[in-house]
Amino acid sequence: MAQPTDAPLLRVAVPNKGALSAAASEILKDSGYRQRRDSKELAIIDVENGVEFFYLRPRDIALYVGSGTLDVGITGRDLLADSGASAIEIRDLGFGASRFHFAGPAGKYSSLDDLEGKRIATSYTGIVQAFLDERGINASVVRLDGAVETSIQLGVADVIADVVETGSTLRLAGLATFGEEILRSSAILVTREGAESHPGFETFRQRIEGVLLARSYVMMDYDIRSEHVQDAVALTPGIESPTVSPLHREGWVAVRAMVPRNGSQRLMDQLHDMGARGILLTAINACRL
Ligand SMILES: Nc1ncnc2c1ncn2[C@@H]1O[C@H](COP(=O)(O)OP(=O)(O)OP(=O)(O)O)[C@@H](O)[C@H]1O
Ligand SMILES: O=P(O)(O)OC[C@H]1O[C@H](OP(=O)(O)OP(=O)(O)O)[C@H](O)[C@@H]1O
Ligand SMILES: [Mg+2]
Repeated sequence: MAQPTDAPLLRVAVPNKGALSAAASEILKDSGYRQRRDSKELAIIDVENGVEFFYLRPRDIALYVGSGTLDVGITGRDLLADSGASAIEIRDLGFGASRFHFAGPAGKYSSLDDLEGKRIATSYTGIVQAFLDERGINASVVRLDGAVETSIQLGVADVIADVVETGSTLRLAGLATFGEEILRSSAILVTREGAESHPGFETFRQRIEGVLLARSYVMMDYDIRSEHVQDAVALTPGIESPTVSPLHREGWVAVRAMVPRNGSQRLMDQLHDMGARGILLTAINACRL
């Protein structure tokens, strides 16, 4: 639904830097929204699409959205949990995956029971304190802004609690995780109760949805003899139903269907074995189903 020009702008929060920033801007760009040209720009208006973008620290985004100052935002699930804000997760965005773990000098600690009485350094005090309270563990939390891995060596903490992606920062600092994973995070779309009533909300949500769907599918085209088409379309049923068109060559048809990106190469092998030829896979940039 196109935006009437006098409708209020949908106010969207986007990470201005850090691990989520580039991928967040990319998804918005693929969704047809104007993006800032200069990383110093803190807000831009996309008049044509009825959206105003605010570039903010990802840690603050859940607070802005939860308080109703902004309508929608992109942040991390761990940052939402840490903030205690009342923003609601509406969609996993499929990037920025990380795990949240306790860690200490390699080999020194083995279970979360070892946390009793320790000093824990973290930038995520909300998550850590809630975890300790829930388990009835007595430990003190030392809040640091970043580079928490160094705090043990510097003697301000015994253990840390931090985001782990590849694990190389921990390894380089001589640390290792212990106990079970506390949280699994990735980038998410957040909103607040009532934001759905904004006239631009549904269009925004559908555009993001369309890009994510397009990323998980590819378009497959192939030619096959008519007698094999039933078996072939059983492998490539598409979303509604595959398009089957006659070919100029007698007894052959062309088939076109969206197929999941995962496993699409194996599907090509199977179709080729079945007699399909001219099998093409093409990327889909965006879609609305
Ligand atoms: N390798 C990573 N390092 C840090 N955060 C990551 C990583 N991979 C994914 N993330 C996610 O990114 C979000 C943190 O973003 P960001 O790195 O911008 O925050 P920050 O560490 O507070 O900022 P900065 O490091 O720029 O000062 C969290 O949701 C976190 O789970
Ligand atoms: O498991 P890895 O792939 O090594 O990634 C995890 C590291 O990356 C982040 O630090 P960041 O670079 O954001 O610096 P910061 O600690 O100052 O936030 C995070 O705090 C870990 O230190
Ligand atoms: Mg960081």
